[in-house]
Amino acid sequence: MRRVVRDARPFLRARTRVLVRLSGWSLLESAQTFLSGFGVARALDHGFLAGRPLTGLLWLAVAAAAVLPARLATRGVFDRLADLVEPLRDGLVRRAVARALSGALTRSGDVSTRSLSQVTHQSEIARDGWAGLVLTLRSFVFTAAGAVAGLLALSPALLLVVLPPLFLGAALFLGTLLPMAARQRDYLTADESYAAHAGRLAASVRDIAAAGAAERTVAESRDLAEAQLAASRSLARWSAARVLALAVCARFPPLVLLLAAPWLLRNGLTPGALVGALTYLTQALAPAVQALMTVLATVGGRLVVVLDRFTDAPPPPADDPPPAAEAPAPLGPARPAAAGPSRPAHDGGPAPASRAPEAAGPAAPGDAAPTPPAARTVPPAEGPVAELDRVTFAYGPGAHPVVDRLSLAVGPQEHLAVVGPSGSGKSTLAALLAGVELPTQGTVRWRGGSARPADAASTGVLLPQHAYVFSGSLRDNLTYLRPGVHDREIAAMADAVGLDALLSRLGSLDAPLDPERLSQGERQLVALGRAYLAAPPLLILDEATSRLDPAAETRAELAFADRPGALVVVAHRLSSARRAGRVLVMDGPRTQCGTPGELLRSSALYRDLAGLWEPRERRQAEDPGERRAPAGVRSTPPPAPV
Ligand SMILES: Nc1ncnc2c1ncn2[C@@H]1O[C@H](COP(=O)(O)OP(=O)(O)OP(=O)(O)O)[C@@H](O)[C@H]1O
Repeated sequence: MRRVVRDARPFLRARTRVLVRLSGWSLLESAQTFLSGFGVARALDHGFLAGRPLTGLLWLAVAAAAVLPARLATRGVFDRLADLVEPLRDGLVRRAVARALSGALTRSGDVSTRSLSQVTHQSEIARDGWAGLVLTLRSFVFTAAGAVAGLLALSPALLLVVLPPLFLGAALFLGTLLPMAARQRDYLTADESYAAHAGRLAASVRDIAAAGAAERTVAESRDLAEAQLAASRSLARWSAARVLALAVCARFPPLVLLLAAPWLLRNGLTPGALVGALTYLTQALAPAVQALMTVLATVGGRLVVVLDRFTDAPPPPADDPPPAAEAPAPLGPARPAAAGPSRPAHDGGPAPASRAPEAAGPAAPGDAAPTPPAARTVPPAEGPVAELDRVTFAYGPGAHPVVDRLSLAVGPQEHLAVVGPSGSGKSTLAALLAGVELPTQGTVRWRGGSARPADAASTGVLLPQHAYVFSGSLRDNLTYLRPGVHDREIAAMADAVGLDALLSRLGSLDAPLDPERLSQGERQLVALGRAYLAAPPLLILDEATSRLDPAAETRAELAFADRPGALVVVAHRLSSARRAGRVLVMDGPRTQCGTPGELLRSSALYRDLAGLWEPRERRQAEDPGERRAPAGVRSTPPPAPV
């Protein structure tokens, strides 16, 4: 409160003229209040009760006419209000932005979630709260002044009766102020903690899925939600105490006045003055008190707490997720080996989790694997490793099918390339083959067995374009699907896939790996190495080599083609398609399958794609620095050879 008052003083001092004008307009409201009770008292005592109804009507007309200047006052007040309210919001936003910028500079680009909440939500709360408070407080002060002046004019004895319950209620109310502000602060803190937690969650979904930390995350979320609930309950209890104070303050004075009426009348109070006093209490003071207390109870506490958040020291870094490199990261990338059985998120990591049975139980931290698990030996397959039988797939009940009655069998050692224009359904097919998506119609079978999509998890690995790499060591990242794999095997894999350069740059398998410091190509190589070590019977690369240069891509693809198991590649280069034994050309529901040579003869679309890719690849071969264009563009005439 002290901090808020300290900062509020110069703000108000700079706006003295606005305050004076506001008070000037508000004075007119006092006059209306004064006349409302005084007019009624005079109308009764000097008019109706004295047998002079015309005088009575005249006094009532005077009381009613006072409404007009009061309405004028309201307009004047609103005109001035903006000069008091908008600068507050602007100042708060400026302060929050400055704090966020300095936080971003000092905390490695980290932008505080608190600052974001302050710029958007909290500054609006402060603005609305401040406007409501100014309006109500001003109205209360000037209404109360008018009413007290009226009561004094009618009879000073009235104040003796009316003021004690008024003060009692006010004291009760003031007693709730500090605890209420504390509860408000607790509530906002709980709210901010939950928002910060949700922000970290959104950024860590892949890590949480990959590390199997879902249960822990749910428990943390539940704790925070319960803390927020407890804070709001406590706030509600204090609000109830406020209601009591309000009742004492607003409802007791008229009651006490009625109880004291015989004594007052006996001591010279006129009936008109009694009715006038009741008019003040019920028509002016009670509504003003009620409005003030309601605003203070709802808006006032929140306003003080919100303003306090703008005036306190910059938020400690703990408020936000620490930079990834330093992070012990409660929600961050837990080390997979310590995380228990898990399935990586299919949107980024190898998906679905295709852990070999021998790789499914990750070693506990510090556990020494007695014998490193051997690479999966693909059983000699009798049938296709994956098979689509008249599969139709659409992304929604009314949507056009992306895959339409497609039948396709992938042999156990087959190398199949999938090509087609952008949007033709290559990634969708990859997801169907991996069991990530389920067909709308038709069946997908894995390893010639029954159609049980859940089994796909132990059958195929899907590697998407955006490689999943987490903070930890290179070893953590590579052995994630097969913990405990021997160093010799890792070295052989690095040599085959082309990861050796990164390995020697990092110095060791156990050197810390910061995903942010890897190029996109290096990230793809890490994901490829992980999939290679997992040795699944079916590996699907969905543009998983798109950020490698042609030579590196060739090296990686050849390594995968040489290993046991089937390989499906969503190809974006002719060279990649040429390497495959078979090519599937997708063009929406129309597909064509054959060897690269056959397709050059039979598929106009394949010829188009080949014509488009070939000159570019030639240019890339001459100038390896040239970046590749987006994969699979729509069929267009081949450009003239350079
Ligand atoms: N989650 C989704 N919801 C709705 N429609 C989708 C979704 N994913 C893909 N699509 C649509 O399905 C069609 C096929 O998309 P898909 O990603 O499989 O094509 P693609 O051949 O892999 O394209 P690209 O080469 O550009 O990656 C497109 O029209 C796409 O807009």
